[in-house]
Amino acid sequence: MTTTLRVQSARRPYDVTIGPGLLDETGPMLLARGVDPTVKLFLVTDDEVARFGYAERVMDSCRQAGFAVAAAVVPAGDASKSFANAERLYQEMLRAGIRRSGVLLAVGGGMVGDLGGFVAATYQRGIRYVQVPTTLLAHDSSIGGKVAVNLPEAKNLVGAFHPPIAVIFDVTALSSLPAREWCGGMAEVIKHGLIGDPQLFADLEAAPVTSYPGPERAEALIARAAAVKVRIVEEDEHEAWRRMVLNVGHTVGHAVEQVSGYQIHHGEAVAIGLRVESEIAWGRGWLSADDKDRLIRVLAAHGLPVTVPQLPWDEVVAVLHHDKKHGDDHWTFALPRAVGDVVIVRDVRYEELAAAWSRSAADADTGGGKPGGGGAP
Ligand SMILES: NC(=O)c1ccc[n+]([C@@H]2O[C@H](COP(=O)([O-])OP(=O)(O)OC[C@H]3O[C@@H](n4cnc5c(N)ncnc54)[C@H](O)[C@@H]3O)[C@@H](O)[C@H]2O)c1
Ligand SMILES: O=C(O)C(=O)C[C@@H](O)[C@H](O)[C@H](O)COP(=O)(O)O
Ligand SMILES: [Zn+2]
Repeated sequence: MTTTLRVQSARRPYDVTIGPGLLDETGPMLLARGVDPTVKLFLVTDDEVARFGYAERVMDSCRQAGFAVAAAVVPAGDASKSFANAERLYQEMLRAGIRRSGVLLAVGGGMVGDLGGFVAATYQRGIRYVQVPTTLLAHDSSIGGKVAVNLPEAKNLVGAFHPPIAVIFDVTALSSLPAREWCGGMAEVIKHGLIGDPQLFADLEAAPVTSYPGPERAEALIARAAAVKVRIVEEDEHEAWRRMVLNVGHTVGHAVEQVSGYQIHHGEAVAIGLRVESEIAWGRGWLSADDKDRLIRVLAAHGLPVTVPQLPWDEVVAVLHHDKKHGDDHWTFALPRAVGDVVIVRDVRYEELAAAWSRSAADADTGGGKPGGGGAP
């Protein structure tokens, strides 16, 4: 069985196809989307994904469908989402004879998708690309067209909105994901439940999914979480306002990820960010203690961290100032008001953030369950 979600993008609509065995169907799927077999393809992957043979299978399928395919491999890990790698890929594409008509295939997790998408958005002022996600987390990153590289100062600071022409998600590739990466992906699944699918959230509370559950259940889970993302991207593709809700957990999360030197992975950092940001919302009297505890419990039940790590607070705050939602004179955050209700606010004060961080420490005194407890770092 496969599930198809259509995304109504301003540039052109595209399909997200989720199902088993799709790596071996990539070539015919490109032909079905009208990609002419005379155009050259350029596949980008990382060395860990390559080890499992997923890129080979995509290339074989494309060659059998009549395409010429060149490929490049970058080292696994978020440090590869860099200008240095983008420049290397541009040069390899040029050597491989990729023209404006060419199509890039990003085969991997969110790192490969963001880097490959950024290269596609900028090479010769933009070429088409296809997302072929191989991590659970990439149900999020492969949809919506946000592509970026990191700067040494902060994550995702240089990028574009460049929608793919297709997302081809072979759920069987997830069978080789390490437990840590599966659970990291669950942070974004839980986030999507929190934002727009309270029943998904409740189902995860009742029966946590802590490892690959087999192709049918993986497909159903991804389809539900991805449906929330698609809905919001369609409402506000270029993040004028509403799309910022997808950033819940990320304002703090990105800073944690960056200051940890990427030792804390994206999904784990988002879980920590969700904890701290839910403390801000609770401190305002918006999020009930019950909903805050539900969020903390469901994250923890998926093996995710829910307390802040020992990181230099000054560095965390410095990185928070680079957040793209941050205005000149205010902090902008997406905050949960309830399960199924996330809002964007422009007026978070430093003191609120500091208090929420303190309340998220492993040994925190949470103020006896009353908003406003806990001291500043
Ligand atoms: N563009 C967006 O909207 C968006 C959304 C969410 C996250 N992101 C970005 O995505 C990145 C995180 O994505 P990620 O968690 O997928 O990380 P990742 O791409 O670094 O993958 C995590 C690890 O899993 C390995 N891996 C990938 N597929 C595998 C498989 N099938 N079997 C075994 N190992 C496999 C990778 O080699 C890597 O070591 C971050 O850079 C984040 O900023 C972007
Ligand atoms: O698609 C979005 O919009 C998101 O915010 C999804 C996030 O999960 C993702 O990590 C995204 O890359 C964050 O974007 P940024 O604009 O904060 O860099
Ligand atoms: Zn994210």
